[in-house]
Amino acid sequence: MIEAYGLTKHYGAKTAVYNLSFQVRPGAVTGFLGPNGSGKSTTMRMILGLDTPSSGQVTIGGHTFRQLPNAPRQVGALLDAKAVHGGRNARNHLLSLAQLSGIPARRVDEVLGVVGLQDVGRKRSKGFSLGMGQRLGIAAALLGDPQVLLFDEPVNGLDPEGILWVRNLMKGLAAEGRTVFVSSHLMSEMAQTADHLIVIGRGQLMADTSVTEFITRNSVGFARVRTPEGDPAQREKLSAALTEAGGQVRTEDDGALRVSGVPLPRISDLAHGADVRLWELSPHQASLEEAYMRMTQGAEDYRSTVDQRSGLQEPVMAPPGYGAPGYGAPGHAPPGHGAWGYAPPGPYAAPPQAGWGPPPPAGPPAAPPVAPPAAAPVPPPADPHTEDAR
Ligand SMILES: Nc1ncnc2c1ncn2[C@@H]1O[C@H](COP(=O)(O)OP(=O)(O)OP(=O)(O)O)[C@@H](O)[C@H]1O
Repeated sequence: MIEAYGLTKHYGAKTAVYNLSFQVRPGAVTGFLGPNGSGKSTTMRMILGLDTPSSGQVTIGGHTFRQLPNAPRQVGALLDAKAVHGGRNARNHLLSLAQLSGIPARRVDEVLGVVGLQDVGRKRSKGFSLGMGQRLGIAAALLGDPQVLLFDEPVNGLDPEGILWVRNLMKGLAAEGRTVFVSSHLMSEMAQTADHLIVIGRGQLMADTSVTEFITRNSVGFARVRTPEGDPAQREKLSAALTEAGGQVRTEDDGALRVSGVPLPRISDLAHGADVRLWELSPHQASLEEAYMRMTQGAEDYRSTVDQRSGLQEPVMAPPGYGAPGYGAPGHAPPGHGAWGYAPPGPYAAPPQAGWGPPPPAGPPAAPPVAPPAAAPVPPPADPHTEDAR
């Protein structure tokens, strides 16, 4: 189990991670999602003791990484697949890592086989493709047969077959009871791989939820409505009626209207009332990718001046009985989340943390983050082989 409490990291005036608290449990793949620059790698580096938190704490099995006895046997990580001595062959690279950690040499051939590099083990990694480099990095992470695994963007550069392989590998590792924490900025990939999601934006927690819950809650419904082609006046008339009825209306590239906030029968009635003929009236679900982009909208550092997402503003239509009254109504934003654009309410969303909220921290925050609990006791010297980081 990985546990973070009030984790915060400043680089000078830049706050990369702010007051982050979460748990990553064994027996599941936990996806770590966030836009570019949201603090995923910084968080992973702090978990691995490569960066020191400015405040807060993160532990693995109750110990900070530096307190872990024989850490390479307990925790494996792929952070930067390019961090390999290119002049060495793959096997020698792994052998040197194994020797440093007291791992038997035969394990090197085992992991080369697991990642499918057994035939190129004696080739220099300098000539490896991006995908082969990723596989070598994954082999290094698996070397100590650890119970806790961290992967930073493991599918970068992999072809579809490689992506499928990584997906199955992660699931297999979790099925063996290991703790698997995988960062990505691809919601679609995580939806297929992860059981649980931790979503961050600008270093702060935005959601901590199971994937099932995320899908259920974010299955945003909308209608596609088409009026006769060649008669834009009909479309404009209907668009005005739908807007007046409280709907959000957007014209799609093919000329159809995308309508949210108005149920299908009401759209039909409004069209009838406005004397507009319909060529199409169909229910749709927005993709998870769209839901994720809505959630992280406003919480990203880099955005093209030609932003494709101006049309993703529609609110979620709350399923019957769900959410606060009025949620889904035009202009409604959950309390405390307005300046972030969209963030869904409900049990799947991260509970507000002390210091949560706008503006995103540009420097050390005024409010002190949640104090971490007392440091975990340093374990007594033990046989590292019997230690279990779970
Ligand atoms: N060593 C550093 N010095 C200064 N700023 C840093 C340093 N490392 C990270 N940052 C900044 O902290 C923020 C978070 O970076 P981080 O690499 O953790 O994000 P990320 O979510 O992993 O991004 P990506 O998806 O692009 O890899 C960024 O604004 C980044 O520029």
